[in-house]
Amino acid sequence: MTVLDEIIVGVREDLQERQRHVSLDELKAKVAEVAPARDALVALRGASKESVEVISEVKRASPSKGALSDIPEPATLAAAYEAGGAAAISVLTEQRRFKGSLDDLDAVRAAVNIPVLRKDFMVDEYQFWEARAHGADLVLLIVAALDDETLKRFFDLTHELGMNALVETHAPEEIERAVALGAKIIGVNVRNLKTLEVDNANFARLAQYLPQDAVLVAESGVSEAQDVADYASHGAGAVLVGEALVKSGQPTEAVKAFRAAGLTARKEFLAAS
Ligand SMILES: O=C(O)c1ccccc1NCC(=O)[C@H](O)[C@H](O)COP(=O)(O)O
Repeated sequence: MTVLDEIIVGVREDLQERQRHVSLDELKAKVAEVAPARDALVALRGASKESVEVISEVKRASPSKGALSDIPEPATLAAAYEAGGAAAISVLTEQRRFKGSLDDLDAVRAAVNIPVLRKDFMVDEYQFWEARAHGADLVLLIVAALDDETLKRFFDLTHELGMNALVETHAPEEIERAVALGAKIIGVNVRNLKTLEVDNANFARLAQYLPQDAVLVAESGVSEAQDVADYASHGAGAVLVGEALVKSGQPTEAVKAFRAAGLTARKEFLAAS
């Protein structure tokens, strides 16, 4: 079993527990009452073509690194990210390995005005209703975890609920599947979720397969500003950053620095393409 498979086993067990407490009908009633989703596609495209947007993550722990940061007030952290110019906030809601929760999602949703990503391992339609009921604007679809029929069904449901999907890939054939789906926000996670190996050069290797009309998100592996510049020089229009931000101690300044770091490289990339 891969790490991803193991995580999903736990996700399904936790999901069954929540389903025992909150019915799908209850979630649907809640969805009817929440404010419409914010447009994450517009937010991630940024005010200018030349910007490199930052999706800033609330990440307490991870399977690869264990505990990262306590984050007693996810709302405060998210507000600090927004003050630094984050385009969106990613909230890990998986409990066992990442120590996240839907309470974190609620707290962040209430604290910021920018789009919020529910970052989880989406394997059941219930989770999409749950995401929207808790105010998410964007959800993660991991291509490696879903067959084509399920991927399409989840992608369509995401849009029916007014949300956008960050469609995550890690290999050429997964990018092909994301493109066939019509994904407008395509992530390349440089972390292999089956082995946990992180190799930032994966983004450059996969860049040739990525469509230029989508928002291209480089996920994971940013530890310093130069990493953002490197991703931008290969076409990334956005980066998703977790560990480096939660451990920075200065989240507002760190987001500002990462945003600034990509500008020149992005400009040069656009001029050359
Ligand atoms: O972070 C992990 O160890 C991990 C392991 C297995 C599945 C997913 C995992 N992380 C999810 C992410 O994609 C990252 O949280 C996100 O891209 C930010 O990564 P980083 O900036 O390297 O913390």
